[in-house]
Amino acid sequence: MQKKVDATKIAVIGGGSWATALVKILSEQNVRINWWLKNKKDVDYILQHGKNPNYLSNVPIDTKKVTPTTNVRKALEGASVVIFVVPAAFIGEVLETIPAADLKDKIVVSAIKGMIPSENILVTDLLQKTHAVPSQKICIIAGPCHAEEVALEKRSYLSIAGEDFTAASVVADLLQCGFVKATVVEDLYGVEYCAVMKNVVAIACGIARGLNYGDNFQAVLVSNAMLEIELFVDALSKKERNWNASAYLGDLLVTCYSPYSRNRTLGNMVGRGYSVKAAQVEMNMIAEGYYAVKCVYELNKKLHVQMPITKAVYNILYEKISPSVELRILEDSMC
Ligand SMILES: NC(=O)c1ccc[n+]([C@@H]2O[C@H](COP(=O)([O-])OP(=O)(O)OC[C@H]3O[C@@H](n4cnc5c(N)ncnc54)[C@H](O)[C@@H]3O)[C@@H](O)[C@H]2O)c1
Ligand SMILES: O=P(O)(O)OC[C@H](O)CO
Repeated sequence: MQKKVDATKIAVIGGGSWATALVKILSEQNVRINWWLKNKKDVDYILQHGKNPNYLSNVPIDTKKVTPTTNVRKALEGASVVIFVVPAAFIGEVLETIPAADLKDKIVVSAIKGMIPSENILVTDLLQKTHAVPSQKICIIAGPCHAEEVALEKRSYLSIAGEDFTAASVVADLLQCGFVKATVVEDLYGVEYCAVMKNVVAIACGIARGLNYGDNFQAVLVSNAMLEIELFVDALSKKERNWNASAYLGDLLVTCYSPYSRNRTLGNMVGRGYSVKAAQVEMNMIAEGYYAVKCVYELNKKLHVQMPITKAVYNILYEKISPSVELRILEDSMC
């Protein structure tokens, strides 16, 4: 029989919008939360004002339950569940400060929807590679959910994916509250890859919007994108999947249509003529799709899946090909 997990102390590692939203959701439970943030001045501000100064700064943080710290090892101490929620590009440097033993026996959760640049691997692959976290102890938090709506307590849904149903259920139970329903999906890699891919598609949607394409075009773009995602994910890990479920299609839709989407915003600025650099500088947030598209493009050199949307976004962001030229090519390839 499996040992029951005593999930009364949780570590949240990351200080952005999604970390802040997850701290808010977890605060609805009778648990203690150790919250790691990179900067001491942010920790001090939270302790003094009960708010994150930089992200979702209208969300009250209950410092009786939440202990902010810049000491990652301290944050992990005594926690049975650890949630990593820094952008994928920075998770490597955070993990370097954590000895593998500090993650032993914990349920290790990634709420990150991105890939590790230059290694072209998923965050959950990195956790296994560098910290030997057993795959049964790994879960991801996915599903269509924007931090900004969580902040407003708008009804939201999360999908907790993992190989081990018990571990994923522990995480789902922790995230269940009056405004969030969390359900378990037994498809770690499929959900994680889909969460990565939807960001690339959102950039494409933003570019199209920026170039003044309309709803008719976007509907076709998103439909074609779903097929592109299915082909790519199946090529990497074939499995029976309900692609219409919110963990897959839902996540794609929210990011492609929501004005809160970071990836869509980045694409929109590029479509309107910003350079990629200028758009990134102007946003205070990270669009994971920028890094992911390169990883997916590189990975696909071995898989040879037809991925016209990925190719167009890659060419625009990395090869500096004009967005209007690439979108015209896309127009012809889609139906
Ligand atoms: N925001 C959402 O609604 C949402 C929802 C689901 C998943 N996610 C995922 O959560 C992850 C975190 O995104 P977010 O939205 O919280 O981020 P964000 O864009 O709100 O904030 C960026 C974060 O990156 C950190 N950062 C910037 N430069 C850094 C550096 N050099 N080293 C370390 N950290 C650095 C900032 O401190 C901040 O914590 C992403 O993978 C994202 O896809 C976000
Ligand atoms: O929609 P984005 O680009 O802000 O990404 C955030 C989340 O992944 C939405 O589920």
